[in-house]
Amino acid sequence: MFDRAIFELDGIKPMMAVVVALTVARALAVVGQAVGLAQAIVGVWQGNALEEQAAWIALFFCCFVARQVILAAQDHMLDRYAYRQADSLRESLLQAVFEAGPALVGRRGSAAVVNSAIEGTEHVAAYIALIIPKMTAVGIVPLVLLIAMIPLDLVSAFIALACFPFIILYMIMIGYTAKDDAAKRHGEFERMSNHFIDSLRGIDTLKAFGRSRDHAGRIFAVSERFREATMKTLRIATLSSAVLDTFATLALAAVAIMMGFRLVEGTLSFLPALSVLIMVPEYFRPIREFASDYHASLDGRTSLAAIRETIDEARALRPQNAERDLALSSEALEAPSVTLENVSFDYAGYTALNDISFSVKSPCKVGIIGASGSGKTTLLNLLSGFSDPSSGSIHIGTTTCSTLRNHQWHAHATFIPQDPYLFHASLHDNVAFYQPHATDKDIARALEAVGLDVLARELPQGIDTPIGAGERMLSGGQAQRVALARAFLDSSRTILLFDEPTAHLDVETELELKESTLALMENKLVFFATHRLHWAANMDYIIVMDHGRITWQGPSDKLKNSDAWTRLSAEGGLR
Ligand SMILES: Nc1ncnc2c1ncn2[C@@H]1O[C@H](COP(=O)(O)OP(=O)(O)OP(=O)(O)O)[C@@H](O)[C@H]1O
Repeated sequence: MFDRAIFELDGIKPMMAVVVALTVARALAVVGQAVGLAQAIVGVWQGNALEEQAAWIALFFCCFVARQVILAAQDHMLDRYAYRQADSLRESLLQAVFEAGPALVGRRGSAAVVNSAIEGTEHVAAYIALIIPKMTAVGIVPLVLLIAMIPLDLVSAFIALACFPFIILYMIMIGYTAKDDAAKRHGEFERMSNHFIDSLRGIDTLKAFGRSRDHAGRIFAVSERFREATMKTLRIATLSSAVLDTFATLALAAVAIMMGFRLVEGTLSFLPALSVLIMVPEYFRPIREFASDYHASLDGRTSLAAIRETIDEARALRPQNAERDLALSSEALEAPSVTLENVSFDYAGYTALNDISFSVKSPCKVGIIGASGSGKTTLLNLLSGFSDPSSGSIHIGTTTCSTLRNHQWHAHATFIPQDPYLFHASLHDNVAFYQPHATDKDIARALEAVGLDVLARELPQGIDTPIGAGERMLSGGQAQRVALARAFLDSSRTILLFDEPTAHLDVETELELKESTLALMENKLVFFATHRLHWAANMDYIIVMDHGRITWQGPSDKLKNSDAWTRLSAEGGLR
């Protein structure tokens, strides 16, 4: 029922100490309130003047005000603490995700990661702000009230004490059931979010093939599962609150009946009886509040667990610091030589790269060609440092490493994917994204080099026109030119990695882009994955891949006389 993860938060110990002190003060205020009120009522009932009860009435009001002030101060302090913790959790999550790279996002689904970073951290903040005071109140308020009740009426104190373990036991049982249900509900929510994002991404395909109606049915089924899981959690929440309310009412009734008998018998006087009667509902109040808020806070609890799990998973995917910070000499990065020795890569049991070995030295344009599924992207992911080889070693100059997930390597490499991402920003900012200090002149030169200067002039606000999702959309070829312009702008990067940059483009656009792309490649170490064979003639070295293996490699001018070429031609080229 109590979440250990809460006790692992930064600065939780001093915070808990303050909350404990405030809760004790609040519980004492409740005692003062009960005693003040009981004394005043009994005094008036015994026929004394109301003015004579002024001190007790003042005690009651002072305790009442003190209780509200303490509560407000505690809520304010906890809100600030909770939001600070949520911010730092979001920061750790994003840092871990960015360090782990696309592999992690691929595993968990982009919607699930986005949900965790935005909504999940909000839930965690609400959870921290709610659960810490409620948990502390359950531990402290009943204890203080019990101690106050003992000298007033031992029988009532005993009844209250006897009920408490049953309530706690019941809460534990509910806690276990609710926790499993909440985890299931969270899983359904992640599935629904990923499904929804997938549907949005694939909306063109769904429409084109007339499948959007069927797919809407599938979205409905996924949403239904989420709705059912939510209803189940709500059912348990309502039921458990009702049972606890009944329990507390029965306990109060038991105390009142026992008091009634003793008042009639004259073995108990009115003042302690009334004081205790006022205290008993307050005795059960923390546990009832905890029970009713517990379910509301479960989203935060599961989000906290999910975020922690994502961070741990990201850290496990990340290479050791020693590898990330492994110093690569500037000479090795200015004109890098790259050697892969018996490198293999497995995707959860499926070997996508098998015993890959080659050696190339800058400047060199290396064409990686092969049919779809032959392992080109997987090899480029290793060379980009997005993922780590399962076995084998990599040599950069004289340095040997087991992965290229290395700060210096990333600072010298540019990756141009099939589908470059356009940020929701102006054309200017999109081009300058990795070089925010680039001058307007440099940007204009980069745009001209990739043939985007005409578009920049035609756009309504010129280079400052917002582009990307929800704004002026660019064609696939124009988006690819933006990616090339980014690379042109940062000429200090000596390693270029292209993953089929023209795969989605028609032949005319590809030929238009070819000139700019080749100009960008001059004097660099280039890895260019493609299944379009005409690029082979522009490369210096060719690696032919088939089913995760290198079936041929050598200078490009030897390709046409090789068995690989005969095979490729016999297959009618690459698909
Ligand atoms: N995340 C993954 N999990 C499991 N298998 C994968 C994963 N990604 C790729 N594969 C498999 O690994 C093999 C190599 O895939 P890869 O994407 O590297 O091929 P490719 O040559 O780049 O193909 P294409 O030209 O179609 O992009 C394929 O059989 C593919 O199904």
